[in-house]
Amino acid sequence: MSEYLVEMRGIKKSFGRVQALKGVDFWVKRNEIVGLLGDNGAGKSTLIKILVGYYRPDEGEIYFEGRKVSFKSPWDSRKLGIETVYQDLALVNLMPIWRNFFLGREVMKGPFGTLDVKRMKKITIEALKDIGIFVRSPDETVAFLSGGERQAIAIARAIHFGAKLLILDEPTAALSVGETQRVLEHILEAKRRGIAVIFITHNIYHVYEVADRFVLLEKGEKIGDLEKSETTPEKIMEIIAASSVGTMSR
Ligand SMILES: Nc1ncnc2c1ncn2[C@@H]1O[C@H](COP(=O)(O)OP(=O)(O)OP(=O)(O)O)[C@@H](O)[C@H]1O
Repeated sequence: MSEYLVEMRGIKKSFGRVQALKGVDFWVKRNEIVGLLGDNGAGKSTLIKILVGYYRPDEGEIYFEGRKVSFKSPWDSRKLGIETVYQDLALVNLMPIWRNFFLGREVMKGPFGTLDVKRMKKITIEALKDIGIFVRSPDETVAFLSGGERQAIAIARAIHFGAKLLILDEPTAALSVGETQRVLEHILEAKRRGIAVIFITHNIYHVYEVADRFVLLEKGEKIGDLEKSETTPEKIMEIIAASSVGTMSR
């Protein structure tokens, strides 16, 4: 079995005259938490969108569990166990928690295939409780939850449905200190359950607590790939600042 869950080799992508990625090698080992860092426009989102099949690379290859893949849409990557939680789009605001939990994976019952609402509510509550999240009711509308609670539900959903790789896009942006800590705990819980994580962020201090390795992008190029044991948040900030104007959060 390959030690790599994901391997992206020589990835290039341009939008018109903008070279968003200039030949990037990026990999995630099984059960590893990788912090993906870089200033605005560094190419982080483009790299992830290529990985999940939202964009096709102009050049380069992608391997998942040692096999070459060519995802045609995010649905293809999701089927193999790649779950992405976008900062704002993780959940549908006007729907209750249980609907969000099962979105696109609804449980049906009976000969006419009606929604098994009771069962889905029960599973939702149990799956959340299982990773230490207590919600007042599965009927609660997501719009009334805090940012941290939404991230937590999205992470619990990925764990419950057996994701192998969880991609979190700025999961701690705009969260209070306490909420950030709770979300970091959930990320570690995902790792304890064997899931690998890509944590995209501008904030080195948030990701530093939980990540095993840090990949630094700048202007479409990889400018650093560092194990936690060989670096510090300050060193990472220095590398990024040295190659850009440096607007990373401190
Ligand atoms: N759909 C697109 N059309 C045109 N240009 C794009 C598109 N997507 C990204 N780009 C450009 O590609 C470059 C990399 O952008 P990308 O969004 O990947 O960076 P990022 O590191 O995710 O930045 P941020 O932290 O601001 O999200 C930027 O110059 C951006 O303007």
